[in-house]
Amino acid sequence: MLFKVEMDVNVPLDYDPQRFEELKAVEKAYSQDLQNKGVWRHIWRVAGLYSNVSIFDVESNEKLHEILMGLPLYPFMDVRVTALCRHPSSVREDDS
Ligand SMILES: O=C(O)CC1=CCC(=O)O1
Repeated sequence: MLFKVEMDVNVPLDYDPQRFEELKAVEKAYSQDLQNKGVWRHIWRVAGLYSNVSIFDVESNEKLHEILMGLPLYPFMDVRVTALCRHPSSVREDDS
C-alpha cells in the first residue's frame, strides 16, 4: 500500500541545539534504514520549508502508523497522510 506522507518539523527555538543534532542523526539513520529496505520509497525536501514529502510502501495502515510513531522527530512534527492508488494513465508497469 502506497502513502504520501507530508511532515512539517517545528522545533522550539529554545530547544537544546546539541540534543537537536543528536535527534536529527538518529532520524537520518532511521529513515535511511527504511529507505534501504524499500519501505520509505522517496523523501523530498519542500523547498524553503523545514518539511518533507515522502512516499511509503507498507503492508497496512497499522504498519505506517508504527513507523511514523517511531520517528525520533515525531514529537516535533505535524504529519499528514494520504493513501495513494495507481493512476489509470500511468505508463509504468508497476507501482515504482
Ligand atoms: O528533515 C526532515 O524533513 C525530517 C526527516 C525525516 C526523515 C529525516 O531524515 O529527516
